[in-house]
Amino acid sequence: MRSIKIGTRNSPLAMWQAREVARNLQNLNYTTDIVPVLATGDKNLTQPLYKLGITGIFTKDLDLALLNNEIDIAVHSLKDIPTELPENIEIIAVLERDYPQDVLVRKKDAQNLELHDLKIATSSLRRRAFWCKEFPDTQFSDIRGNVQTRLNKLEENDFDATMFSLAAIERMGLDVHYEHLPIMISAPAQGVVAICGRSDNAEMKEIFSHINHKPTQICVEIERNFLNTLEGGCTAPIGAFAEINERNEVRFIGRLCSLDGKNCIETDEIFEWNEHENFGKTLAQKVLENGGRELMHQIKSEI
Ligand SMILES: NCc1[nH]cc(CCC(=O)O)c1CC(=O)O
Repeated sequence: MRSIKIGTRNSPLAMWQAREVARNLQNLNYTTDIVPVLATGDKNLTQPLYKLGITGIFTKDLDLALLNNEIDIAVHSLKDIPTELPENIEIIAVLERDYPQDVLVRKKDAQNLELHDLKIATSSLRRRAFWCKEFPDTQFSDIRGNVQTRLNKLEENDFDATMFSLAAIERMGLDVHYEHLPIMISAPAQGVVAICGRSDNAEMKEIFSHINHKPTQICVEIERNFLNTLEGGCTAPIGAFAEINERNEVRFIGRLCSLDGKNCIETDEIFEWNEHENFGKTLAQKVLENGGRELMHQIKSEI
């Protein structure tokens, strides 16, 4: 067979993810070509993403390349993929999740400050709101760019610390000191690499059915259905994390917060999974009925 063309953004983390998918394919004796594509999301670094008002800003250039048959598959961080996909594009596999958590990284001269005194740089609504829930008087500033850029900006600017996905730090092999943050709940599908293909490409679907990590897929489907049901197309501070425990049950933790973190609705449940039920949707509906609907209206009017 000819070589499989792997489309990816060209950031260091995206390239790592593409090489990881290539390695999986090579283990099955396929040859691969990595095709880097400059994504719109990497071009405008002056505004936070939610202000650009577009979902899928990281994915749409690769969607186009995929639909134009320039690439056979597109590799993404699943947390960057909108819950509603374009026609004829679907997620055909996910790799095993390794590090789902958010961590805190401080600049050198802020090592001894208390958490509530830190000036935090983040452009994530979720990280900001969840941090505010614990430390309401915190000063925030925006920060954009890939992990390396954000680390540089941290040393150069007047803020003390920022938050990263631990997956990004581990994958880049960055030698930075970080702190775990039990106050955070990760973004839906954080730490998961996803492979998108064309729905009408049966050959890629067959190949990737051997690469897909089923337990990860089960968890991220619940998280993404939870997100999709809550948001209905708008962005909001939402955390969602599912994992399969030693008794083969799913434990799900979800949270919806007002932008200032003052109003939060949380759910924490353990259940037996089956493929017929849309658990993410049911869990989100409970949140909506418990005050989530009003909270979503409030968030929409504030953004
Ligand atoms: N927000 C951008 C983004 N999208 C995916 C990752 C890292 C990889 C992942 O968590 O899947 C990051 C960086 C971060 O959140 O710090």
